[in-house]
Amino acid sequence: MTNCLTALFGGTFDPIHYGHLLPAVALAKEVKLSHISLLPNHIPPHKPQPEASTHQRIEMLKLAIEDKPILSIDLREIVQARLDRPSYTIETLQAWRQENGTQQGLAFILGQDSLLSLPTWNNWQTLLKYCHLLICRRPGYAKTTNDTQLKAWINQHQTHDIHDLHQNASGFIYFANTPLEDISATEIRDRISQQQSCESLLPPKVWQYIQAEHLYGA
Ligand SMILES: Nc1ncnc2c1ncn2[C@@H]1O[C@H](COP(=O)(O)OP(=O)(O)OP(=O)(O)O)[C@@H](O)[C@H]1O
Ligand SMILES: O=C(O)c1ccc[n+]([C@@H]2O[C@H](COP(=O)([O-])O)[C@@H](O)[C@H]2O)c1
Repeated sequence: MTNCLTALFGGTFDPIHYGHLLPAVALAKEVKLSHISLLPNHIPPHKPQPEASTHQRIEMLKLAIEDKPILSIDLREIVQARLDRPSYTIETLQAWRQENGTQQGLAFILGQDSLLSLPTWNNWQTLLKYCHLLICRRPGYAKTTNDTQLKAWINQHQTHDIHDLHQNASGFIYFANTPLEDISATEIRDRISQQQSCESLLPPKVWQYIQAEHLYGA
């Protein structure tokens, strides 16, 4: 039995936007999470290198969470980074367990698009040994998959009952009923490079920071 359930929300956050923040805050309420740590990666495993520097991505995270006490930032993938190597989630989870032991509840938050890409992740079928997976809805991405291996794995581990998440330290997949936010960092970077406003897509202080730093062609 775990006494509190905490979550890591991994991402490139180039930049952080309401598509991350609004589902995360709603998820914390729905699942009764005690805390969510945003986990910026160093080198994204499956993406080009971010346009903003690591320092700038972290500064934007700090500005974005200022008024959200349920959120904090976990810099372990940045601090423990080896310069030439991507941040693999399985290694991060193993490091977290070494630090916090096996009894404490831990969840890893993913958007629906990331869930569908899971079979390409390093050692993906072992992830549930270390955490639960909480899946946020994302416009344009179906809940179902044609990947038979992924489908079977989801069926085997899925729960609809949040008590399973609280009574076990790891091992379950939960599809949350989080709000649909049709926002992506790619769209934000594209819009800014075309001198279009993104004011409604991210927190005002992040928007001001992007302009002050002339990020993404602003
Ligand atoms: N609008 C959204 N709704 C739900 N989940 C999201 C949304 N945007 C991002 N996520 C999830 O947040 C995590 C981190 O995403 P990331 O930082 O790569 O943002 P992104 O908007 O997907 O970026 P990009 O457009 O550059 O691919 C991933 O698990 C992703 O699925
Ligand atoms: O471990 C992997 O192989 C792996 C592959 C792709 C993505 N991830 C992680 O998934 C999270 C979301 O990734 P991204 O690329 O959508 O920002 C982030 O924490 C990444 O480090 C992890």
